[in-house]
Amino acid sequence: MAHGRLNNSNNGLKRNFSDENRKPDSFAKRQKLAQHRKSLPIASVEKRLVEEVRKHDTLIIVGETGSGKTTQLPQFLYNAGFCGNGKLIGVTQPRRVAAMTVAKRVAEECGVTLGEKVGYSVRFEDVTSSSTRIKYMTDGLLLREALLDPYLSKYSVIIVDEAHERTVQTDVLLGLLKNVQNARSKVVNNHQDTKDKKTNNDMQLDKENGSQSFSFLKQCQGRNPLKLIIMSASLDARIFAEYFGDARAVHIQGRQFPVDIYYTHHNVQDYLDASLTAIYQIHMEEDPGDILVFLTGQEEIESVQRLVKERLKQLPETSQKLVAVPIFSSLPSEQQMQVFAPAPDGFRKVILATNIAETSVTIPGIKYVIDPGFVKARTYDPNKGLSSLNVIPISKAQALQRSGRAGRERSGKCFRLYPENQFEKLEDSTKPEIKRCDLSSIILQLKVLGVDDVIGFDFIDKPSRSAIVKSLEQLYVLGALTDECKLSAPVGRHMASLPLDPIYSKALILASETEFNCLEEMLITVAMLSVESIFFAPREKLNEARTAMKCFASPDGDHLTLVNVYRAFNEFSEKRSDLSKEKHEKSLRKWCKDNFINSRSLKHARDIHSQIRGNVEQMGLRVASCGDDMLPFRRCLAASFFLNAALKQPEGTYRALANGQVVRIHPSSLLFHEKPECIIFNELVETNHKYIRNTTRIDYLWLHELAPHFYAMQN
Ligand SMILES: Nc1ncnc2c1ncn2[C@@H]1O[C@H](COP(=O)(O)OP(=O)(O)OP(=O)(O)O)[C@@H](O)[C@H]1O
Repeated sequence: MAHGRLNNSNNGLKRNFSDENRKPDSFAKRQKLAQHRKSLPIASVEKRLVEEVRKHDTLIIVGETGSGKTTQLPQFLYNAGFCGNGKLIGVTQPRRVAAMTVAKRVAEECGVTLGEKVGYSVRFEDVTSSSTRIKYMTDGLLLREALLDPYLSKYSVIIVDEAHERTVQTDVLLGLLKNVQNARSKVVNNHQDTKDKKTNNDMQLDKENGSQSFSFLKQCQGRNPLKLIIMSASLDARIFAEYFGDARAVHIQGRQFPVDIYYTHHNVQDYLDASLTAIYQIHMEEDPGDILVFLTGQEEIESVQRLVKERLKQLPETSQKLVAVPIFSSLPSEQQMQVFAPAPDGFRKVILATNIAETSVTIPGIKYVIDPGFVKARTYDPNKGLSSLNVIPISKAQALQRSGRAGRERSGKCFRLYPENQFEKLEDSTKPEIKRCDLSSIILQLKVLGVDDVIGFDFIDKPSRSAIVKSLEQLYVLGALTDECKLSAPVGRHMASLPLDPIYSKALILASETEFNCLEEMLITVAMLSVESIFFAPREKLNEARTAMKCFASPDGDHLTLVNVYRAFNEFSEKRSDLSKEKHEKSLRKWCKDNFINSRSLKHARDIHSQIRGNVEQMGLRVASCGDDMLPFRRCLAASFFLNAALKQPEGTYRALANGQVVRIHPSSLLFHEKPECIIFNELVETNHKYIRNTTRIDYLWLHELAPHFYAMQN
């Protein structure tokens, strides 16, 4: 194997409780779990940690991956009495898969049914009950809870786990928690004063840090200060300590099992190819144990999955076989959970994952990690007003987290597919998402939370003023904000309540208007645009794939084509509805395969469709179709995506009208050859050129007619 051994990291909607959630509990299993808990590095500092939490309202905990932070600390605090008076300990995770699997593990360790003392709550799935005291959840979910309960009064402790990820949700949550903490301490202090003065008045708390309008007229009885704990294996404690007024930081030493780190001698040309080689070398040369490979997205994962299968045929007969299991965020939850199941007898499991498996999770059986060192990240350029999805190198913190997925049950090995000097050049930590994302969605969320002065909001890392202003402008031209920069009603409120980018939420609202009357088509479009790659075209079958695509192609472009695919699939599915469930599903998969359509993506789009259809119906919007005449639908696309319109240049490139950027139609787009005069698009991808994807032909004059407020400003 082309790796040199260099160092060793040893230094350093209510769901019913289903049967799978029932108590484990043979006595032997309980004993084994208890023993395991005692052996974790964090176990030896339990008392000290509890004391630190008692003494300090905010605590930062840095401890190595696998030291026991996520699973053990909430149990220590529960046992120490932090859940008195029915209060809860809330633990936030950046991702739902972590919240779900960690809760399951902690319930097992406590010997309880998941959903009783220990539960989890993620979007669309709430496995908690009135007896839940330790609640794992996504950071986004806690933000939503803050809408209903601004003091988060049912929590005595909130643990923000994996804070190093610095997702935009985590950053906003930290700002909010800081305010809640101040507000609750104030209530407690004021309550004391009030009691001293023997008055019994309600009181009003206004403006925390001059930024957030907490105007609650509430009775202060029964509130305690909020304990806040921020945790990670790889965070720069100083930044968080400073933000929380010189907060206390503690470090937990040691990990349970060593992980040896290996680097390549040279840069690899093609990291997918190098990953495949590494998989097979481990399989042929190394001891038993499953393999976890970090890739950047669904497309890469699916192509490596196919190649693993193909190459398997070329291998000599070995005693063990190999099975590849994918995990990425748009995979349905049940399929994601398959990576946690043991490999079938006689098989070695290779998990092909995005960074969804990078933090917090323990995947049983993993002994080897392959880390090509890349991640797909969305970046936003506020000056150009365009966001793009790019594959970029990971940070050192991410590399550490990835290697930390091994060494959790026994010693492990991590193969980094880059030289050590390349590792040294990586950024220490990941650039906070809030510094590189389109802020319009989060600004809408803050507005709903009552934060009107977004520029003055106390962010841990402030986004640039120009990025905030640009997003405010964008929300204003979309009609979500009033002239006074307040959330408009009903449009802004409706937009904020949909779990979509504001531009897509607005498209749905517009499509319901009588002028367009095409909400049915727009729901399909938005659902199909929300998933990765509906079409797949393997290199060796490119021509066949192109011919298949022609059956659905619309001369007007990609959006209408996506609608055609969705409808053709539904029609086929209905025709076969008399088949048994199993046969029905098999025939649908075959239909997808024959038509070069990614069945997983289409299934995901159908799930999103039914969810957002439910949302818009609840809002009272009329779901109707424009019928065979697609002109109103194209006009509605122009009215919705006028910010992403582009005009053809003499040399065949396009000029984006909102910012003057020169862009090209992506070869995968139906309009690549035809190049109409004026188009709208939905995505910008930057490779050797700036490419736009998902394009539809429109009439330039519609822009002035349908978005005069914007195009008048431009002229
Ligand atoms: N679902 C699980 N199945 C088996 N073992 C588990 C599971 N979850 C946790 N463990 C065990 O408990 C240990 C501690 O896990 P925990 O998630 O608490 O560590 P951590 O310090 O939070 O790690 P990280 O920083 O990587 O999130 C793991 O190393 C593993 O041995």
